[in-house]
Amino acid sequence: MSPPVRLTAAPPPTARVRAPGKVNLSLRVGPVQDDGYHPLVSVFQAVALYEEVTATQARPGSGLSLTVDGPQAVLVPTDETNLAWRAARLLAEHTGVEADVALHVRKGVPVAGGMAGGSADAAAALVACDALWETGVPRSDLLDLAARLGSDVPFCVLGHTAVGTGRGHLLTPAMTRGEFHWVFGASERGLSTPAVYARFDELTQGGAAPVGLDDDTALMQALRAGDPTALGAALHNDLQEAALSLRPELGRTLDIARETGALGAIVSGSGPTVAALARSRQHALAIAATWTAEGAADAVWTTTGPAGGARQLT
Ligand SMILES: C[C@@](CO)(OP(=O)(O)O)[C@H](O)COP(=O)(O)OP(=O)(O)OC[C@H]1O[C@@H](n2ccc(N)nc2=O)[C@H](O)[C@@H]1O
Ligand SMILES: Nc1ncnc2c1ncn2[C@@H]1O[C@H](COP(=O)(O)OP(=O)(O)O)[C@@H](O)[C@H]1O
Repeated sequence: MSPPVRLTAAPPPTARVRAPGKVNLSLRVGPVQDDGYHPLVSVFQAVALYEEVTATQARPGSGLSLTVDGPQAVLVPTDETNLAWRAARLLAEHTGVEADVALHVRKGVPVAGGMAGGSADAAAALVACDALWETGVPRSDLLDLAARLGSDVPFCVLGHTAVGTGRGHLLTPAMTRGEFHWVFGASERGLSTPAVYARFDELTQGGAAPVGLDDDTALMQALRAGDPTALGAALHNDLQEAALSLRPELGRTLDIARETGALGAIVSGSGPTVAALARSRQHALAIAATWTAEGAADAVWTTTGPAGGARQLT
């Protein structure tokens, strides 16, 4: 007699995807347009701090659900306003698939920190659901859907280093050599991106100079040469003054980084995370230790860039 066969249900199909956070090596902001957006020229670099989204097939008719974990999970909505949820919904509408899926988001990027953590979740959710549902959406369509979710989302799909124009969503990959060492100092309290743009409008009285690609020639050359000293000198952020006027204490975080020999220090995007470029991994650890000792940031990360874009892990 053959032994009894134990039947166990196969686990539901899943797809796990990670997508990177970013720092704007250069962020040049033009005057606000009628649609409320600002024309940008920005050089984005993806860094090796990742968001991870797991999409698990749910029972037919059960719809979408979402959970979040990570140190700042309480700050993140778990309803239809979450960018990962919106991404899954948009892909389902685009492909005609029923969105019966459980999403789990593991946060590794500061929330509301100017590092595109929510955008990375949207990018990862698009790629994860496309894999789970086997919808095979072409890359260019995926980037169009990404742009509908937020200006930074296409870059989180693409990763590496790229120049963004338009709202920041039209991307051209940039040539870089080597690896750059970064330190990020995050705040417990985030800054709202629209509030920082609004303060920029106040400070410039709506009359910011038009932006062009020529202003970043030295920065692009530094990236091509893999020259961190030249890159540090070329870092630029037009939103920095606005972020500093909303959070003056960030000035001290920038000063401490410079006093500790950072090759450059800027507010990351709309802030309030501060990014410092270090000479080496050891130097990055020294800046991180100084920020921690001085209480200049609530949480500190050392990492490297450029990092790859949204990628399926399992
Ligand atoms: C400032 C930047 C720099 O990369 O990112 P963060 O530093 O916040 O991550 C981006 O421009 C943020 O991109 P993202 O967070 O995707 O913005 P969106 O969802 O598209 O827009 C949110 C709001 O930001 C403002 N906005 C965004 C992009 C843009 N080119 N002009 C704008 O004025 C608008 O007020 C808009 O309503
Ligand atoms: N998946 C998500 N992760 C984080 N924040 C999200 C997410 N979806 C929506 N949000 C909302 O977007 C805001 C900004 O998100 P985030 O992308 O972390 O910051 P930033 O735009 O500064 O890079 C948060 O305060 C939160 O309310």
